[in-house]
Amino acid sequence: METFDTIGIIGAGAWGSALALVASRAGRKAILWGRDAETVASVNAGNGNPRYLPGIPFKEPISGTIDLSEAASADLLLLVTPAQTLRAVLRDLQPLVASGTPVVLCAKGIERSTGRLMSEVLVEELPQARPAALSGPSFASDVARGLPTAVTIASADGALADAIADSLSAPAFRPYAATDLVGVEIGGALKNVLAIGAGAVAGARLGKSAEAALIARGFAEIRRFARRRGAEAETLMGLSGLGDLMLTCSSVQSRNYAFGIGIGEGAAVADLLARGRPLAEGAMTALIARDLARREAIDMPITEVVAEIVEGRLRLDAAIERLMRRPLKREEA
Ligand SMILES: NC(=O)C1=CN([C@@H]2O[C@H](COP(=O)(O)OP(=O)(O)OC[C@H]3O[C@@H](n4cnc5c(N)ncnc54)[C@H](OP(=O)(O)O)[C@@H]3O)[C@@H](O)[C@H]2O)C=CC1
Ligand SMILES: O=C(CO)COP(=O)(O)O
Repeated sequence: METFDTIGIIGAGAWGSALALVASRAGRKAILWGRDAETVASVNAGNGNPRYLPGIPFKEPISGTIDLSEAASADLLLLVTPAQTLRAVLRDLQPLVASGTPVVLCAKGIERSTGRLMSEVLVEELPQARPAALSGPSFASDVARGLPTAVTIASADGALADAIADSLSAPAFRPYAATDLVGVEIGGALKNVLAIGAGAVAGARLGKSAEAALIARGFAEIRRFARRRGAEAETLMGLSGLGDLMLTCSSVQSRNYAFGIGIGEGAAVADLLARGRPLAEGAMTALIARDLARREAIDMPITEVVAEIVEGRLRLDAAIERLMRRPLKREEA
Protein backbone atom coordinates (compact mmCIF):
# COMPACT_ATOMS: atom_id res chain seq x y z
CA MET A 1 0.00 0.00 0.00
CA GLU A 2 1.18 3.53 -0.75
CA THR A 3 2.17 5.54 2.32
CA PHE A 4 2.20 9.28 2.84
CA ASP A 5 4.78 10.44 5.36
CA THR A 6 4.26 14.18 5.09
CA ILE A 7 0.80 15.71 4.98
CA GLY A 8 0.26 19.31 3.90
CA ILE A 9 -2.89 20.91 5.30
CA ILE A 10 -4.05 23.97 3.41
CA GLY A 11 -6.12 26.24 5.64
CA ALA A 12 -5.47 26.95 9.31
CA GLY A 13 -9.04 27.43 10.49
CA ALA A 14 -10.87 25.13 12.90
CA TRP A 15 -11.05 22.09 10.65
CA GLY A 16 -7.60 22.44 9.08
CA SER A 17 -6.00 22.72 12.52
CA ALA A 18 -7.95 19.73 13.82
CA LEU A 19 -6.91 17.65 10.80
CA ALA A 20 -3.28 18.70 11.27
CA LEU A 21 -3.51 17.30 14.81
CA VAL A 22 -4.99 14.09 13.40
CA ALA A 23 -2.14 13.77 10.89
CA SER A 24 0.40 14.26 13.64
CA ARG A 25 -1.35 11.74 15.92
CA ALA A 26 -1.30 9.31 13.00
CA GLY A 27 2.50 9.55 13.06
CA ARG A 28 2.87 11.78 9.98
CA LYS A 29 4.74 15.03 9.62
CA ALA A 30 1.97 17.64 9.54
CA ILE A 31 2.67 20.91 7.71
CA LEU A 32 -0.15 23.38 8.31
CA TRP A 33 -0.39 26.31 5.90
CA GLY A 34 -2.31 29.41 6.94
CA ARG A 35 -2.40 32.90 5.53
CA ASP A 36 -2.57 34.50 8.98
CA ALA A 37 0.99 34.87 10.29
CA GLU A 38 -0.17 35.32 13.87
CA THR A 39 -2.04 31.99 13.87
CA VAL A 40 0.90 30.21 12.28
CA ALA A 41 3.28 31.69 14.84
CA SER A 42 0.99 30.56 17.64
CA VAL A 43 0.89 27.01 16.28
CA ASN A 44 4.69 26.95 15.97
CA ALA A 45 5.10 28.27 19.50
CA GLY A 46 2.99 25.39 20.81
CA ASN A 47 0.12 27.68 21.74
CA GLY A 48 -2.50 26.10 19.48
CA ASN A 49 -4.97 28.10 17.41
CA PRO A 50 -6.70 30.48 19.85
CA ARG A 51 -8.65 32.16 17.03
CA TYR A 52 -10.43 29.08 15.78
CA LEU A 53 -9.96 26.45 18.50
CA PRO A 54 -9.80 28.49 21.69
CA GLY A 55 -8.86 26.65 24.86
CA ILE A 56 -7.69 23.50 23.09
CA PRO A 57 -4.00 22.70 23.66
CA PHE A 58 -2.05 21.28 20.71
CA LYS A 59 -0.01 18.50 22.29
CA GLU A 60 1.24 16.95 19.05
CA PRO A 61 3.91 18.57 16.85
CA ILE A 62 2.63 20.57 13.87
CA SER A 63 4.82 22.64 11.61
CA GLY A 64 3.00 25.86 10.71
CA THR A 65 3.95 27.88 7.65
CA ILE A 66 2.78 30.86 5.63
CA ASP A 67 4.82 29.59 2.67
CA LEU A 68 2.39 27.71 0.43
CA SER A 69 5.19 25.93 -1.44
CA GLU A 70 6.37 24.30 1.80
CA ALA A 71 3.00 22.65 2.43
CA ALA A 72 2.39 21.98 -1.27
CA SER A 73 5.48 19.77 -1.50
CA ALA A 74 4.02 17.21 0.95
CA ASP A 75 3.18 13.64 -0.14
CA LEU A 76 -0.53 14.21 0.46
CA LEU A 77 -2.55 17.43 0.61
CA LEU A 78 -5.72 18.20 2.58
CA LEU A 79 -7.60 21.24 1.28
CA VAL A 80 -9.48 22.84 4.15
CA THR A 81 -10.46 26.39 3.20
CA PRO A 82 -14.16 27.29 2.72
CA ALA A 83 -15.86 25.99 -0.42
CA GLN A 84 -16.11 29.36 -2.17
CA THR A 85 -12.34 29.91 -1.85
CA LEU A 86 -11.31 26.55 -3.29
CA ARG A 87 -10.77 27.67 -6.90
CA ALA A 88 -8.51 30.58 -5.92
CA VAL A 89 -6.48 28.39 -3.57
CA LEU A 90 -6.09 25.75 -6.29
CA ARG A 91 -4.85 28.38 -8.73
CA ASP A 92 -2.15 29.34 -6.23
CA LEU A 93 -1.28 25.68 -5.76
CA GLN A 94 -1.20 24.85 -9.48
CA PRO A 95 2.52 25.57 -10.10
CA LEU A 96 3.56 24.06 -6.76
CA VAL A 97 1.96 20.60 -6.74
CA ALA A 98 3.77 17.61 -8.22
CA SER A 99 1.94 15.42 -10.73
CA GLY A 100 0.13 12.51 -9.08
CA THR A 101 -0.15 14.14 -5.64
CA PRO A 102 -3.33 13.00 -3.89
CA VAL A 103 -5.49 15.96 -2.88
CA VAL A 104 -8.22 15.44 -0.28
CA LEU A 105 -11.13 17.89 -0.43
CA CYS A 106 -12.38 18.68 3.06
CA ALA A 107 -14.72 21.64 2.45
CA LYS A 108 -18.45 20.89 2.46
CA GLY A 109 -20.05 22.99 -0.24
CA ILE A 110 -20.74 23.62 -3.92
CA GLU A 111 -19.19 26.46 -5.92
CA ARG A 112 -21.68 29.32 -6.19
CA SER A 113 -20.58 30.78 -9.52
CA THR A 114 -20.58 27.46 -11.43
CA GLY A 115 -22.64 24.94 -9.43
CA ARG A 116 -19.64 22.62 -9.51
CA LEU A 117 -18.81 20.12 -6.79
CA MET A 118 -15.42 20.55 -5.13
CA SER A 119 -14.00 17.58 -7.06
CA GLU A 120 -15.11 19.15 -10.34
CA VAL A 121 -13.33 22.39 -9.44
CA LEU A 122 -10.24 20.37 -8.54
CA VAL A 123 -10.16 18.58 -11.89
CA GLU A 124 -10.43 21.91 -13.71
CA GLU A 125 -7.77 23.76 -11.74
CA LEU A 126 -5.31 21.07 -10.66
CA PRO A 127 -5.59 18.28 -13.23
CA GLN A 128 -2.29 16.73 -12.09
CA ALA A 129 -3.84 15.86 -8.69
CA ARG A 130 -5.48 12.57 -7.71
CA PRO A 131 -8.86 13.60 -6.20
CA ALA A 132 -10.29 12.41 -2.90
CA ALA A 133 -12.65 13.80 -0.26
CA LEU A 134 -12.92 13.54 3.51
CA SER A 135 -16.36 13.98 5.05
CA GLY A 136 -18.56 12.69 7.86
CA PRO A 137 -19.81 13.61 11.32
CA SER A 138 -16.86 15.43 12.87
CA PHE A 139 -16.81 18.71 14.73
CA ALA A 140 -13.36 20.25 14.63
CA SER A 141 -13.35 20.88 18.37
CA ASP A 142 -14.26 17.23 19.12
CA VAL A 143 -11.53 15.97 16.80
CA ALA A 144 -8.96 18.43 18.14
CA ARG A 145 -9.75 17.32 21.69
CA GLY A 146 -9.11 13.73 20.65
CA LEU A 147 -12.71 12.54 21.10
CA PRO A 148 -13.58 9.38 19.11
CA THR A 149 -14.62 10.20 15.54
CA ALA A 150 -15.29 8.22 12.35
CA VAL A 151 -15.24 9.73 8.86
CA THR A 152 -15.40 8.64 5.23
CA ILE A 153 -12.50 9.08 2.83
CA ALA A 154 -13.61 8.67 -0.75
CA SER A 155 -11.79 8.42 -4.04
CA ALA A 156 -12.82 6.81 -7.29
CA ASP A 157 -9.48 5.03 -6.94
CA GLY A 158 -10.27 2.60 -4.11
CA ALA A 159 -6.60 1.77 -3.45
CA LEU A 160 -5.91 5.47 -2.98
CA ALA A 161 -8.85 5.85 -0.57
CA ASP A 162 -7.48 2.88 1.43
CA ALA A 163 -3.99 4.39 1.51
CA ILE A 164 -5.22 7.82 2.64
CA ALA A 165 -7.41 6.22 5.32
CA ASP A 166 -4.42 4.23 6.52
CA SER A 167 -2.20 7.32 6.64
CA LEU A 168 -4.72 9.36 8.65
CA SER A 169 -5.91 6.68 11.01
CA ALA A 170 -5.18 7.46 14.68
CA PRO A 171 -6.40 5.94 17.95
CA ALA A 172 -9.44 8.25 18.16
CA PHE A 173 -9.85 8.91 14.44
CA ARG A 174 -11.25 6.09 12.34
CA PRO A 175 -11.55 6.69 8.59
CA TYR A 176 -13.60 4.38 6.38
CA ALA A 177 -12.54 4.19 2.74
CA ALA A 178 -15.12 4.53 -0.05
CA THR A 179 -15.20 4.94 -3.80
CA ASP A 180 -18.39 7.01 -4.28
CA LEU A 181 -16.73 10.42 -4.30
CA VAL A 182 -19.76 12.28 -5.65
CA GLY A 183 -22.14 10.73 -3.11
CA VAL A 184 -19.82 11.69 -0.25
CA GLU A 185 -19.51 15.26 -1.51
CA ILE A 186 -23.25 15.72 -1.98
CA GLY A 187 -24.13 14.40 1.48
CA GLY A 188 -21.58 16.72 3.11
CA ALA A 189 -22.68 19.81 1.22
CA LEU A 190 -26.46 19.43 1.41
CA LYS A 191 -26.74 18.45 5.07
CA ASN A 192 -25.70 22.01 5.92
CA VAL A 193 -28.84 23.35 4.21
CA LEU A 194 -31.06 21.10 6.30
CA ALA A 195 -29.15 22.06 9.44
CA ILE A 196 -30.17 25.66 8.84
CA GLY A 197 -33.78 24.58 8.38
CA ALA A 198 -33.75 22.34 11.46
CA GLY A 199 -32.10 25.10 13.48
CA ALA A 200 -34.78 27.56 12.40
CA VAL A 201 -37.52 25.16 13.51
CA ALA A 202 -35.73 24.70 16.85
CA GLY A 203 -35.18 28.44 17.29
CA ALA A 204 -38.88 29.10 16.70
CA ARG A 205 -39.77 26.35 19.20
CA LEU A 206 -41.94 24.47 16.73
CA GLY A 207 -41.22 21.17 18.43
CA LYS A 208 -39.03 18.11 17.97
CA SER A 209 -41.70 16.45 15.79
CA ALA A 210 -41.39 19.25 13.26
CA GLU A 211 -37.61 19.05 13.36
CA ALA A 212 -37.67 15.29 12.72
CA ALA A 213 -40.13 15.71 9.86
CA LEU A 214 -37.95 18.36 8.25
CA ILE A 215 -34.82 16.24 8.58
CA ALA A 216 -36.48 13.08 7.20
CA ARG A 217 -38.17 14.82 4.26
CA GLY A 218 -35.03 16.89 3.65
CA PHE A 219 -33.01 13.70 3.57
CA ALA A 220 -35.35 12.46 0.83
CA GLU A 221 -34.38 15.61 -1.12
CA ILE A 222 -30.66 14.92 -0.66
CA ARG A 223 -31.12 11.34 -1.86
CA ARG A 224 -33.12 12.54 -4.89
CA PHE A 225 -30.39 15.01 -5.81
CA ALA A 226 -27.63 12.44 -5.25
CA ARG A 227 -29.43 9.79 -7.32
CA ARG A 228 -29.64 12.21 -10.23
CA ARG A 229 -25.87 12.72 -9.99
CA GLY A 230 -25.21 8.99 -10.10
CA ALA A 231 -24.35 8.58 -6.41
CA GLU A 232 -24.92 5.26 -4.70
CA ALA A 233 -27.90 5.06 -2.34
CA GLU A 234 -25.84 3.32 0.37
CA THR A 235 -23.40 6.21 0.50
CA LEU A 236 -26.17 8.51 1.67
CA MET A 237 -27.02 6.06 4.46
CA GLY A 238 -23.44 6.17 5.75
CA LEU A 239 -21.24 8.46 7.81
CA SER A 240 -21.00 11.22 5.20
CA GLY A 241 -24.77 11.23 4.60
CA LEU A 242 -27.10 10.24 7.40
CA GLY A 243 -24.30 10.33 9.99
CA ASP A 244 -23.36 13.94 9.32
CA LEU A 245 -27.00 14.94 8.86
CA MET A 246 -27.83 13.63 12.35
CA LEU A 247 -24.88 15.42 13.91
CA THR A 248 -25.31 18.75 12.21
CA CYS A 249 -29.08 18.92 12.59
CA SER A 250 -29.03 18.23 16.31
CA SER A 251 -26.19 20.13 17.87
CA VAL A 252 -25.66 23.77 18.75
CA GLN A 253 -21.97 23.09 18.12
CA SER A 254 -22.89 23.22 14.42
CA ARG A 255 -22.48 26.68 12.93
CA ASN A 256 -25.20 25.94 10.38
CA TYR A 257 -27.66 24.76 13.01
CA ALA A 258 -26.78 27.77 15.19
CA PHE A 259 -27.30 30.06 12.19
CA GLY A 260 -30.75 28.50 11.74
CA ILE A 261 -31.56 28.95 15.41
CA GLY A 262 -30.79 32.65 15.00
CA ILE A 263 -33.29 32.82 12.13
CA GLY A 264 -35.91 30.94 14.14
CA GLU A 265 -35.46 33.29 17.07
CA GLY A 266 -36.23 36.18 14.77
CA ALA A 267 -32.80 37.61 13.96
CA ALA A 268 -32.57 39.29 10.56
CA VAL A 269 -30.73 37.01 8.14
CA ALA A 270 -28.78 39.99 6.83
CA ASP A 271 -27.50 40.65 10.35
CA LEU A 272 -26.51 37.01 10.84
CA LEU A 273 -24.71 36.98 7.49
CA ALA A 274 -23.06 40.34 8.11
CA ARG A 275 -21.39 38.90 11.19
CA GLY A 276 -19.44 36.86 8.64
CA ARG A 277 -18.12 34.45 11.22
CA PRO A 278 -18.60 31.74 12.20
CA LEU A 279 -18.80 30.18 8.79
CA ALA A 280 -22.22 28.75 7.81
CA GLU A 281 -21.52 27.03 4.48
CA GLY A 282 -25.19 26.02 4.13
CA ALA A 283 -26.29 29.62 3.60
CA MET A 284 -24.48 29.63 0.27
CA THR A 285 -25.16 25.97 -0.54
CA ALA A 286 -28.92 26.50 -0.14
CA LEU A 287 -28.93 29.01 -3.00
CA ILE A 288 -26.81 26.86 -5.29
CA ALA A 289 -28.71 23.66 -4.53
CA ARG A 290 -32.04 25.43 -5.14
CA ASP A 291 -30.79 26.72 -8.50
CA LEU A 292 -29.40 23.33 -9.53
CA ALA A 293 -32.59 21.56 -8.46
CA ARG A 294 -34.71 23.95 -10.53
CA ARG A 295 -32.44 23.58 -13.55
CA GLU A 296 -32.51 19.78 -13.31
CA ALA A 297 -36.21 19.59 -12.30
CA ILE A 298 -35.50 17.86 -8.98
CA ASP A 299 -38.25 18.37 -6.40
CA MET A 300 -36.57 19.98 -3.36
CA PRO A 301 -39.20 22.05 -1.53
CA ILE A 302 -37.34 22.27 1.80
CA THR A 303 -34.16 23.42 0.09
CA GLU A 304 -36.30 25.96 -1.80
CA VAL A 305 -37.70 27.51 1.37
CA VAL A 306 -34.34 27.54 3.15
CA ALA A 307 -32.88 29.38 0.15
CA GLU A 308 -35.70 31.95 0.16
CA ILE A 309 -35.34 32.46 3.90
CA VAL A 310 -31.60 33.01 3.52
CA GLU A 311 -32.31 35.51 0.76
CA GLY A 312 -34.63 37.32 3.17
CA ARG A 313 -37.61 36.80 0.85
CA LEU A 314 -39.63 34.39 2.99
CA ARG A 315 -40.56 34.35 6.65
CA LEU A 316 -40.28 31.13 8.62
CA ASP A 317 -44.01 30.94 9.39
CA ALA A 318 -44.88 31.37 5.71
CA ALA A 319 -42.30 28.72 4.81
CA ILE A 320 -43.85 26.21 7.21
CA GLU A 321 -47.32 26.95 5.88
CA ARG A 322 -46.13 26.48 2.32
CA LEU A 323 -44.55 23.10 3.14
CA MET A 324 -47.56 21.88 5.11
CA ARG A 325 -50.02 22.84 2.38
CA ARG A 326 -48.24 21.00 -0.42
CA PRO A 327 -50.46 18.47 -2.15
CA LEU A 328 -50.49 15.13 -0.33
CA LYS A 329 -48.30 12.49 -1.87
CA ARG A 330 -46.90 9.01 -1.36
CA GLU A 331 -43.97 8.99 1.03
CA GLU A 332 -41.43 7.21 -1.17
CA ALA A 333 -38.56 9.54 -2.07
N1 LIG B 1 -15.30 23.14 11.62
C1 LIG B 1 -15.74 21.91 11.46
O1 LIG B 1 -16.15 21.28 12.44
C2 LIG B 1 -15.76 21.27 10.13
C3 LIG B 1 -15.63 22.01 8.97
N2 LIG B 1 -15.71 21.40 7.75
C4 LIG B 1 -15.60 22.17 6.52
O2 LIG B 1 -14.28 22.66 6.38
C5 LIG B 1 -14.29 23.89 5.65
C6 LIG B 1 -13.49 24.92 6.43
O3 LIG B 1 -14.16 25.09 7.66
P1 LIG B 1 -13.47 25.60 8.98
O4 LIG B 1 -12.04 25.27 9.05
O5 LIG B 1 -14.33 25.15 10.09
O6 LIG B 1 -13.64 27.17 8.77
P2 LIG B 1 -13.01 28.33 9.63
O7 LIG B 1 -13.89 29.51 9.45
O8 LIG B 1 -12.71 27.84 11.00
O9 LIG B 1 -11.59 28.60 8.94
C7 LIG B 1 -11.48 28.95 7.58
C8 LIG B 1 -9.99 29.03 7.25
O10 LIG B 1 -9.86 29.27 5.85
C9 LIG B 1 -9.03 30.41 5.67
N3 LIG B 1 -9.40 31.11 4.46
C10 LIG B 1 -10.57 31.74 4.20
N4 LIG B 1 -10.55 32.26 2.97
C11 LIG B 1 -9.34 31.94 2.44
C12 LIG B 1 -8.72 32.19 1.19
N5 LIG B 1 -9.33 32.87 0.23
N6 LIG B 1 -7.48 31.71 0.99
C13 LIG B 1 -6.86 31.03 1.95
N7 LIG B 1 -7.38 30.76 3.15
C14 LIG B 1 -8.62 31.20 3.39
C15 LIG B 1 -9.25 31.26 6.90
O11 LIG B 1 -8.16 32.14 7.03
P3 LIG B 1 -8.30 33.54 7.82
O12 LIG B 1 -8.44 33.17 9.25
O13 LIG B 1 -7.05 34.24 7.48
O14 LIG B 1 -9.56 34.21 7.28
C16 LIG B 1 -9.30 30.19 7.97
O15 LIG B 1 -8.00 29.78 8.32
C17 LIG B 1 -15.77 24.27 5.47
O16 LIG B 1 -16.17 23.92 4.18
C18 LIG B 1 -16.49 23.41 6.49
O17 LIG B 1 -17.79 23.06 6.08
C19 LIG B 1 -15.87 20.06 7.65
C20 LIG B 1 -15.97 19.28 8.76
C21 LIG B 1 -15.93 19.82 10.09
O1 LIG C 1 -19.53 19.53 9.12
C1 LIG C 1 -19.53 19.64 10.31
C2 LIG C 1 -19.62 18.48 11.22
O2 LIG C 1 -19.50 17.27 10.54
C3 LIG C 1 -19.45 20.99 10.92
O3 LIG C 1 -20.69 21.56 10.84
P1 LIG C 1 -20.86 23.14 10.86
O4 LIG C 1 -20.08 23.67 9.68
O5 LIG C 1 -22.32 23.39 10.77
O6 LIG C 1 -20.28 23.62 12.15
